[in-house]
Amino acid sequence: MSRPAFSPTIPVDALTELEAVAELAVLAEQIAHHDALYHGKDAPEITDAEYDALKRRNDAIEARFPHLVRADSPSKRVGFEPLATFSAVTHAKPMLSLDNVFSDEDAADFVGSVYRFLGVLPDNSIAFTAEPKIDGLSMSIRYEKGRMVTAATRGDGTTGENVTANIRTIAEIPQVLPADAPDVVEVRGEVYMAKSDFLDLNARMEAEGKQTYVNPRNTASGSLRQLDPKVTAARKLKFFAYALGDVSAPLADTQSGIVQRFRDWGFPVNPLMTKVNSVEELLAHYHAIGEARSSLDYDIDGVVYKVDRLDLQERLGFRSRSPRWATAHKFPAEQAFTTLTGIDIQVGRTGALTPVARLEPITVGGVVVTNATLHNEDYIKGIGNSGEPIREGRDIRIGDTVIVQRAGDVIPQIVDVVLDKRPPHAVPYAFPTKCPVCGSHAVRETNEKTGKMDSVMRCTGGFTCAAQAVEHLKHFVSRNAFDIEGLGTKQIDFFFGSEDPLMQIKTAPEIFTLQRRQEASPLIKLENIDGFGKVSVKKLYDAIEARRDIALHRLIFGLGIRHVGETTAKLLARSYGTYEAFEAAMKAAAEPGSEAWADLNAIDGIGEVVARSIVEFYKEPRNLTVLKALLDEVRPQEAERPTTEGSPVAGKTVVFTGSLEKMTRDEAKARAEALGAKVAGSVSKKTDILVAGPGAGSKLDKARELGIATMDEDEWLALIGG
Ligand SMILES: NC(=O)c1ccc[n+]([C@@H]2O[C@H](COP(=O)([O-])OP(=O)(O)OC[C@H]3O[C@@H](n4cnc5c(N)ncnc54)[C@H](O)[C@@H]3O)[C@@H](O)[C@H]2O)c1
Ligand SMILES: [Zn+2]
Repeated sequence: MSRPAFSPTIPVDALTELEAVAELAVLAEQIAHHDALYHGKDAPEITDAEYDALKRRNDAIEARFPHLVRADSPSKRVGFEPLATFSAVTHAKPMLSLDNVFSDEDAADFVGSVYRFLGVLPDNSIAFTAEPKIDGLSMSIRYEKGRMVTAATRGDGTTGENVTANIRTIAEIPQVLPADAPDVVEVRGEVYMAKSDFLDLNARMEAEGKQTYVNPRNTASGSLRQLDPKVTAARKLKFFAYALGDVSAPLADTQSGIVQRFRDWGFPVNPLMTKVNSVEELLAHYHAIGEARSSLDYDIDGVVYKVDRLDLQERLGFRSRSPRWATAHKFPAEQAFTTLTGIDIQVGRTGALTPVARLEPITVGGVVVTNATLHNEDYIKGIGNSGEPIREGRDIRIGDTVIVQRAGDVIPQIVDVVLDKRPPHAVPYAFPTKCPVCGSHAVRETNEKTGKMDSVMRCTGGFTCAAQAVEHLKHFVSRNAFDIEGLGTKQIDFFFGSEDPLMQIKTAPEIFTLQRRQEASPLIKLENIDGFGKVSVKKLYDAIEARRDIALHRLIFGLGIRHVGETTAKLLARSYGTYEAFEAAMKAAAEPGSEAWADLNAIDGIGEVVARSIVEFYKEPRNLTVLKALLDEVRPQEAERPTTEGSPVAGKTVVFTGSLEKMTRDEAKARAEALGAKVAGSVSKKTDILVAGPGAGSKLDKARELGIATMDEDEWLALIGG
């Protein structure tokens, strides 16, 4: 099973900061993993709804804990880096993603946020376009002097893949533009495969005894990213134009005007695009498109709303990965009834016992679902984490008929139990009190912050628990830790399970002694084992060798210290610089009241529970033994010092006061933050700049008193470059 076992056990509102840090780390890793599969290989492992739910969970946690947003947060990234198979194209203007909403209420909020941001009363004066969200892949087609010169995929938003030869095979995309086209124009839109063409293709594949394709979107993407344009040509791809990239002269004042120009030039544009003014109209159109959905010959997964006027779009600007002037209103997830045939318990790296529902296979919205997360003991019992019954009388029993949903939360969820259909012999589920892997007893700890019992039952076996040890290794080699290519989940399971001392890997340092041990092995060598072979063994050794020099934060993260996610690891690396300094400090910090303990706690972003967890880790002799062996093998690098960007206000704390005339307060704040400044609400000694508009009062007085630089709006704009 390649799907990572992960379930948010706690509602976002109830998360502690530590849990949030840990979960954000897991989410970043998982989302990156799914991005690579989806965008890089056109072969996702999970459904889009599941993927969206992961992203939503990430966004919700980040919204609650803005200071925990990771540098590598999925909320800041678009897509995936382009494949090296194609030459790279740097987009003249970035190709971004879209923000998502999932309910009518949130769609209305989106409209409200536009008005608020612009400082306009919500009087229906702002027009929006509403158009189907085509489930294909986005494409930027550049024309110079009326001729198609390049066509590129979105890639990571900055750089895409050059697929010009393939795009030229799509008959409905013009090769030349009429004389009224500007010298440079990039027409952007979605390449897709019609449902009917997809079905035909699959019928042909089946007739030829070949493997059929999974869905039109992935097939379209795979068909386009072919080295041989003839293959693309045979697939009958189609296109809808809906956005403008780089352009040398304005085409129109509005989104709808731009699309009209595209239509005039002969591009296919979506007939269901419309212009609306009120939330009511917008939602009516959303529901109308939803009803038409199944009768359309192309897959759509929602409706995109865009502010129509380009001047307003410009004022609204962008977040790191999406425009503020648009959002995608996704269609809801689907539900289905099925039977719960069993409950498995998985044991994670930190010993957490996670129950997984085994289901009678059921198709939910086109995807077969066989298991679902059950979160934790309380969830199965039908009581909330905080102790209040949230589904009183709705405990989940083996044999129950349950309602499975593929969105709304992470991974397939059991959203309810059909009590009428409960078999008479069904008994309440008894959650194990022993680890199913090592037999150690399992406990629910008391949360130190809240004094409440933790929702997670944990195996107390620690090092002796094989499940924890193997998960530890998997963490150690994972993407954000040692990132050893060719040493994934499957291989770790193999090496961990090996009986041969010259082959087995039970602890991290043994990864680095594998080759030496193998070279000394007179008997069975790795290369003779099924699934390895000479070439891949050599590759594996090279990959391991390449990680002997390791970034300090990767090493610290890789140790798998509880509560130390990637962000914390980076903080620690940056604060201590070298591994020696870090280890010495952690050992010294074990002394109550020591300076080292105070220093550790003083690091911005590290709280007491994290600090204690690290110190405890360094108190454990078994950890020190493993660490010593590891440091005989690897050389942690000195950590990089934080880079100061070219921005004149990076790292500065800015306060705005009084009224601003050129922009709203939200706009000012967003721009300052985009340039790396911190925006604070009140003046203190830490304030670097006070931007004071007319009517500024006490804040201005205070800033003068403290000798803080003050400037007016124009001076501020001049400083940040207009
Ligand atoms: N199943 C997985 O493992 C997996 C992994 C990664 C991404 N995904 C899926 O891929 C998509 C996520 O990534 P995303 O960043 O492309 O975001 P997105 O699909 O939610 O939104 C942005 C994209 O929408 C497209 N789009 C379609 N019609 C449009 C229109 N009329 N106007 C503007 N844009 C339009 C554009 O290509 C644009 O890039 C989601 O649907 C997600 O579920 C799935
Ligand atoms: Zn155990």
